[in-house]
Amino acid sequence: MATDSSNGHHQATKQPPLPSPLRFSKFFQSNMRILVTGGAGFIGSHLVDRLMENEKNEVIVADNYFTGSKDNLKKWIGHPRFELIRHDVTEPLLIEVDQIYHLACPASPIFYKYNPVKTIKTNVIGTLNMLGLAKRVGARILLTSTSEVYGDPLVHPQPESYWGNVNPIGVRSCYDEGKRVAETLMFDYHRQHGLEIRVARIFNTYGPRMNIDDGRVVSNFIAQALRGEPLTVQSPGTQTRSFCYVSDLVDGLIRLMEGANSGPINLGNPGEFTMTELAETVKELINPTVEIKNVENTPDDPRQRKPDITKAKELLGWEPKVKLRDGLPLMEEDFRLRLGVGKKS
Ligand SMILES: NC(=O)c1ccc[n+]([C@@H]2O[C@H](COP(=O)([O-])OP(=O)(O)OC[C@H]3O[C@@H](n4cnc5c(N)ncnc54)[C@H](O)[C@@H]3O)[C@@H](O)[C@H]2O)c1
Ligand SMILES: O=C(O)[C@H]1O[C@H](OP(=O)(O)OP(=O)(O)OC[C@H]2O[C@@H](n3ccc(=O)[nH]c3=O)[C@H](O)[C@@H]2O)[C@H](O)[C@@H](O)[C@@H]1O
Repeated sequence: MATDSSNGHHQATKQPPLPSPLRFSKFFQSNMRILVTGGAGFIGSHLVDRLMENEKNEVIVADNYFTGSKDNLKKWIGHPRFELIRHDVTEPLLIEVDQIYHLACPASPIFYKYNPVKTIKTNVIGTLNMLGLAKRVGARILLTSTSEVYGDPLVHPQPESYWGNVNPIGVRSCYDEGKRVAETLMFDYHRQHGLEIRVARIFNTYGPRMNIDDGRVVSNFIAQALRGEPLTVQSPGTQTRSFCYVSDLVDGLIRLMEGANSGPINLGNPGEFTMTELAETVKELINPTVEIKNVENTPDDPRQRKPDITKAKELLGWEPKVKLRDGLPLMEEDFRLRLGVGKKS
C-alpha cells in the first residue's frame, strides 16, 4: 500500500504491483531481498554492513566503481546472502528485489564535477531506471538526496519545507539540480504509479572508508594532518557545515526505509561549525604541529548549512548520537592504516 506523506501534498492515485507469486509459495523463505545501488561507496558500504547483520536480509550491490571499491565490501564477497554486480545505473537492471536503497552517484564535488554530464545522467536516467525496476517488482525505494537541494540557503537552519536557492547553470548544478529532478521523479512515480517511496536529504556525512584525497573537507583535513601537510581552509573559512558520523546516518536511513513516511526528511547532525573551526579541531585532535592555510574557494560554495531535524525526531524517533569531537578520532585509525602512518608514541 502506498502511504500518504506527512504534508498530504502528494497523494498516490494507484496501487503498486503485487509482489512476485513466489511470495505465496509454501517453499518461500521470508527473506528480504535488498538492492543497494552505490553500495561499494562510503555510505553504501556501511549501510551494507548493517543490513547484512540481519540474517533475514539478502543484499545485492550494484555499482560501477567510479568512486567506490570492492575493497569496501571485501568481508562480504563470497557470503551466501550477498551479491556484487558491476553495473552502471544509467543502464536498466532486471532483478527481483523487495527494497531498493538508491545511492549510486558520486558525492564529492571533485568527482561530480569531473564529468558533469555523466553526473546528471546518473541522477536522472539512473533514478528513472531504479524507479522502473521498483515499479515492475513492487519494491519500496529510498533515494539518498542531499542538503545541496537547498543550494546556498536563504533560510537557516533548513527545514524540509524550504524550496532552496539553487543556481541552475552553475558548476554544482549537475549534482544539486540532478538530485532535485531525482526527487521530482520519485514523487511523480508515487503519485502516478502508487510506488512506495522514501526520500532522505542527507547533510555532510563523514567516517571511515571515505576516499583519501576525494576533496571533501573532513577527509582532506584528516589526510593532511596525518601527512603533516597544511590544512587547506578554502576562503573565507567562515562558511559553515554540519557533520554527521556515518553510523548515525545509516541508522536514520534504515529507520526511514522501515517507517511509514515518504519524506523528504533531513538526516544530519545539527552541530554547526565554520571550516576554520573544523581545521582547528582536527589540528588539536590529530596533529597539533600542523599549519592551517587559507586557499581559494570554488564557485557557488554554500555559505551556511545546518539541518532542521524536527521531522526526523518526530517521525523516525531519530537523532544523531556521535559528536564531531568523538567521530573524528574514529575515522583517524582507518586513515592511518590506509596511509601507512603509524601513531606517534
Ligand atoms: N557523504 C555525504 O556527505 C552525502 C551527503 C548528501 C548526500 N549524499 C548521497 O549519498 C550517496 C552516497 O554518497 P557517498 O558519500 O557514499 O559517496 P561515494 O562516492 O563514496 O559513493 C557513491 C557510489 O556510487 C557509485 N556510482 C557512481 N555513479 C554510478 C553509476 N552511474 N552507476 C553505478 N554506481 C555508481 C560509486 O562508484 C560509489 O560506489 C550519494 O547518492 C550522495 O549523493 C552523500
Ligand atoms: O551535505 C551535502 O548535501 C553535500 O555535502 C558535500 O558538499 P560540500 O558541503 O560542498 O562538501 P565539501 O567538499 O566537504 O566542502 C565543505 C566545505 O569545506 C570547504 N573545504 C573543502 C575542502 C578543503 O580542503 N578545504 C575546505 O575548506 C569547502 O569550501 C566547503 O565550504 C558533499 O560532498 C555532497 O556530496 C553532499 O551532497
